[in-house]
Amino acid sequence: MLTDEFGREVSGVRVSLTDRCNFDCVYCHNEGLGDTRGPMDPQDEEMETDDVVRFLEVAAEFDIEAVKFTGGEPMLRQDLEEIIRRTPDQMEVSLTTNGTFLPGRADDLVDAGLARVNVSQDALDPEDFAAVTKSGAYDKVLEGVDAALEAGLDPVKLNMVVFEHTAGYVPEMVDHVAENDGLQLQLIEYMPELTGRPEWNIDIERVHDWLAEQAADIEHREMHDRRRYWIGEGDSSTDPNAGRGMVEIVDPVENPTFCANCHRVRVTHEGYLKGCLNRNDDLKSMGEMTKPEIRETFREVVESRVPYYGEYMIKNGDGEWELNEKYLEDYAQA
Ligand SMILES: Nc1nc2c(ncn2[C@@H]2O[C@H](COP(=O)(O)OP(=O)(O)OP(=O)(O)O)[C@@H](O)[C@H]2O)c(=O)[nH]1
Ligand SMILES: C[S@@+](CC[C@H](N)C(=O)[O-])C[C@H]1O[C@@H](n2cnc3c(N)ncnc32)[C@H](O)[C@@H]1O
Ligand code: SF4
Ligand code: SF4
Repeated sequence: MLTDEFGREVSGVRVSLTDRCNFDCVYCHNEGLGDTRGPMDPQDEEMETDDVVRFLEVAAEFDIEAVKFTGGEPMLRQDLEEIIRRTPDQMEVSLTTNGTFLPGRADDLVDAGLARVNVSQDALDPEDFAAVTKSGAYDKVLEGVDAALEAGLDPVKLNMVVFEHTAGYVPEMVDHVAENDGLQLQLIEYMPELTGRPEWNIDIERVHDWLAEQAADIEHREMHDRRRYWIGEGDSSTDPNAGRGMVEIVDPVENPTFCANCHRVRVTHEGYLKGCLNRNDDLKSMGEMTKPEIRETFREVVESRVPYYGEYMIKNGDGEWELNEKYLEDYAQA
């Protein structure tokens, strides 16, 4: 396994398969790539099936244990099942999706080797949902979650971005996962860097405090040092998690040990390797590369990885994030 200069082993890859999407969420960072709006048909610049598989085969040589497929909306790719089927067996395959295309495809994805799915759901009311996603597909998303559960993808994690518009829905979402077996909740701190609306920020520490008051158990996950709160005492002697809800907080901005525990390299839909979600100055194209060339480029990207919050960006005297002078030159080159 490769390790970067900050001692972070790279154990996972996160592959964006497209930047197209059928939603237009008001907060969308599109994995660091900007706007998802535009044509919905497959685009020439997207990696082809073979390109994705070639990269994964190289990643496997570096003992990568897990791959996450994301986007844009990764289920707009009709070859997703094939990509998953051809992913090296050693990798756990997971998917992050808006859920609308899971009905009718969840079983095939599981047959192909999908192990886990996260479905974005920011609200429990169709109108609130539409206000955030600019989509009327609320019922389809619920159907998608059910389809995933029926296909055996239990637990399904619901992803909710916590920002000004949604902060008020957190308690009902927590109740929702506590009351429905098979669901977990992931509360994602809103990241304004890539969307440019800092005024939508909320203080994620208040959410931590509120959850800590009612949690029966609190765990720390190795990846990103994320905290997990178990809500409810559970009501079954056979399954300790029955009747309990798990809520995980993804808080890259405010958790000082989040980036220090980041173990993933990213790939954009155009086939660029990328060491950090928030940086675009370390992109390296895999273009038409052969496997040995991809191997070398992968090493270079790992070498240039820097924890973003706390190292690449540091807080100034006013408590605001600013670029660490050490890295100014990198930005100048971008
Ligand atoms: N800044 C930052 N944000 C991340 C990172 N990983 C996940 N996130 C945020 O969390 C969102 C949802 O992540 P998911 O795609 O569901 O994956 P995940 O929760 O990281 O992975 P699993 O818990 O293993 O399923 C991302 O789109 C980001 O907004 C990361 O490495 N850095
Ligand atoms: C970019 S989407 C791609 C996958 C899929 N389209 C979906 O929505 O699940 C991946 C995740 O990023 C989260 N996300 C998007 N913009 C964000 C932002 N500005 N801050 C934090 N999370 C964000 C979304 O909620 C979603 O869970
Ligand atoms: S569904 Fe995902 S990719 Fe599409 S706009 Fe929403 S967050 Fe972005
Ligand atoms: S270094 Fe931090 S911001 Fe960058 S991808 Fe890793 S956890 Fe995210």
